[in-house]
Amino acid sequence: MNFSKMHGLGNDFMVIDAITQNVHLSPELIKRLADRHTGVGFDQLLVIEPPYSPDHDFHYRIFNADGGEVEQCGNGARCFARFVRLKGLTKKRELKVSTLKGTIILKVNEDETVQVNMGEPVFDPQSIPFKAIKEEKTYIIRAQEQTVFCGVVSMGNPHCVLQVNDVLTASVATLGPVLESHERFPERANIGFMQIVDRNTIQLRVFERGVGETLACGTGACAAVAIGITQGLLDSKVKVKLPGGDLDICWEGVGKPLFMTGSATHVYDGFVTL
Ligand SMILES: N[C@H](CCC[C@H](N)C(=O)O)C(=O)O
Repeated sequence: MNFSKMHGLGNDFMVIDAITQNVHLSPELIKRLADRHTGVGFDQLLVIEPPYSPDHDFHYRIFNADGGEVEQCGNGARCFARFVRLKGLTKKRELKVSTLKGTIILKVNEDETVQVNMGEPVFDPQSIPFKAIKEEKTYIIRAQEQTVFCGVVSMGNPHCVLQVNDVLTASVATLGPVLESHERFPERANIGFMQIVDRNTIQLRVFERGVGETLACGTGACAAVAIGITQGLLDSKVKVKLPGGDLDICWEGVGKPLFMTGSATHVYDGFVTL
């Protein structure tokens, strides 16, 4: 099976064209392929399919390294957009794409950066899902004998974002996994550690559901900005500085879509015998 290796700011993907190839991958096989020593190695696997409805250009599926299928992937969306053009599956620069949970609109700019309309952030606890009596700007979660103050939002996938004084000393490796599988997140969650630099700049590290800490998380950047704006800490245009690089996020507030713009890099093409 042919594939491409790509990354968005170091968040890396195995990308498979399931339009011209017959692709059937079990969770066990995905986990094997994700292994960085005995497999291809990736944070997520992206599978490109024909559209599920005539008013879309493609459908794209996202699988975490642990083999689980998920609803959305921001860095993956930008890599998807460049992949379908590089492989001649389309010549369009504007693409309407469905994923497991929703539709995103992508625009490939002249400089090959990609702008993604990620839709509207969802704060209703039930839709995230997150166990809470009512919607709050800030929640209190008891974890690891600690009291954690955080925001919770869905970008199609669930995110919990804590504010920290210094991302470099944040307890990503210890608090990340505890919150990722906390009982208040029935489908687990991605955990963001956000340092506010100013009203238009944050630093961010993300412990991703099903993967662990990644060099960048696109939906995590979107979630952190949406929560920061809701909590009155950020303006509508924010540069998110992740370990792997920067993303530009813009959100005008409730009722409006959130936009993410950033790079997507093709590394190599490969062939794997299953
Ligand atoms: N780990 C995420 C999926 C990938 C998100 C991330 N790689 C991105 O760029 O948005 C989840 O389980 O919801």
